[in-house]
Amino acid sequence: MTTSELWTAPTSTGPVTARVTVPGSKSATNRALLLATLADGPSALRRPLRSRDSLLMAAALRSLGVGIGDLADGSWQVDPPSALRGDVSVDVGNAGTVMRFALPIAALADGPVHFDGDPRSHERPVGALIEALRSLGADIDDSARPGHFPLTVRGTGAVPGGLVEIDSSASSQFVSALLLAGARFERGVEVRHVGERLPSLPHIRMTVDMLRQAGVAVDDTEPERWAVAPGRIRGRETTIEPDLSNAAPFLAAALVTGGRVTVADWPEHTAQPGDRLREILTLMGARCELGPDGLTVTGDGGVHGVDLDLSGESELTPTIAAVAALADEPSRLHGIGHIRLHETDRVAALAKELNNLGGEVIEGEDELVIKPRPLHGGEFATYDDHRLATAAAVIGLRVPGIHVENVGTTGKTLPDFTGRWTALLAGTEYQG
Ligand SMILES: O=C(O)C1=C[C@@H](OP(=O)(O)O)[C@@H](O)[C@H](O)C1
Ligand SMILES: C=C(OP(=O)(O)O)C(=O)O
Repeated sequence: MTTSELWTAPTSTGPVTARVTVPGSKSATNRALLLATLADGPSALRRPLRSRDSLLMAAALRSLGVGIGDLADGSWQVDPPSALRGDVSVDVGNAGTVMRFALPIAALADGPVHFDGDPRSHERPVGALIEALRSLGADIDDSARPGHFPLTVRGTGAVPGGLVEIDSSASSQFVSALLLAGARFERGVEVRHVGERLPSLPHIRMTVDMLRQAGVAVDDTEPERWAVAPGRIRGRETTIEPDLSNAAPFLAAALVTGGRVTVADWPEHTAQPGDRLREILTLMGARCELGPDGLTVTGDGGVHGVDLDLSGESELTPTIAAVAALADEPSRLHGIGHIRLHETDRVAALAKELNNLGGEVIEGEDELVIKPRPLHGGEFATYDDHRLATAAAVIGLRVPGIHVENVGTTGKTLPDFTGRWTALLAGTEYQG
């Protein structure tokens, strides 16, 4: 399918009943690749995500001299070089994790690293991170468009590190980027967030958890302040959890069709923001049971409206907005202003696309108010945003004739989404 072709989202003819295995977490895969790059020995990543965002991260790290080999079982074997190589170019695509997490690593390379990506990467914020890295001793040339991509990090092989204040209200990824590389800075790093709001806190917790698992000492005893001690990062074997945010549309299918969907291998304890789906889908009328089989969500056909602060779990907004548009009462999703800076302006895009189908969605600076209305078919634009495409698929379950533009954009974090969705509707297990 070319990007201009439309995919007609299948409408369910009855309750969807299926068992689903979702691929690995983008956020965990890209963190694990990065930590393995900075480690003192080889690492193995079991069940890594292989999608556009993680392949971009792997390609970036390979160009810096990291050995990333494919093992027969789909694992990645990562062999860090003795020194990261400069004089290279990195394509960040539209991957926030690559845009942000790879910058401090590049400062540790022994020469210039040029960064560029999709047109959207020129708009997504990175200025506060550039300033923070400069104050920690990195040399960055962003003269082409100050505070934005494209840019060049002039790696010198070392970063002095120390204390830095940063306004991370545009993206939690700024803080995570500094913490992930901080142990390899000469003095480590102490990061203090000084802005008004700090979105996506679970993702910062994921960063801290993964650093600790790799043997790094992190002090997070004070709110909005993290200190990473300088020291070794251990090479290790990691099994990547399934991507719980990408499980959202599949679980939503159970709720909106009055069916039953199990997502396998749901972790008992996790920092992934998608774990909040258990609470959210329950509020919206589902029964959620976590057991040895995974997470099972059962719907009874009814869908309730919700009033939710999604600042921590804003990745879930497109799916929740789609479910809310099919509910029996209005919903308000707030704390989501920063998702205007994601793959696209998600607040504006969701309002526009749902309204095009006959919906009544009112857009505020930091919120969406969704008043369910009878929806009709039509074209659903996705703006190169994987989560817009999967949200459209959820609407399509109940509304015939939803024609999704560039559904292939789902490959950013979820390979073969349409194959998986077709298997879901057929009630069969996806065979790949
Ligand atoms: O650290 C991460 O892996 C992520 C952090 C969040 O970014 P923001 O803080 O920019 O929302 C999230 O939305 C993104 O999908 C992944
Ligand atoms: C915001 C997202 O991605 P990124 O890592 O590009 O910021 C997302 O996946 O919802």
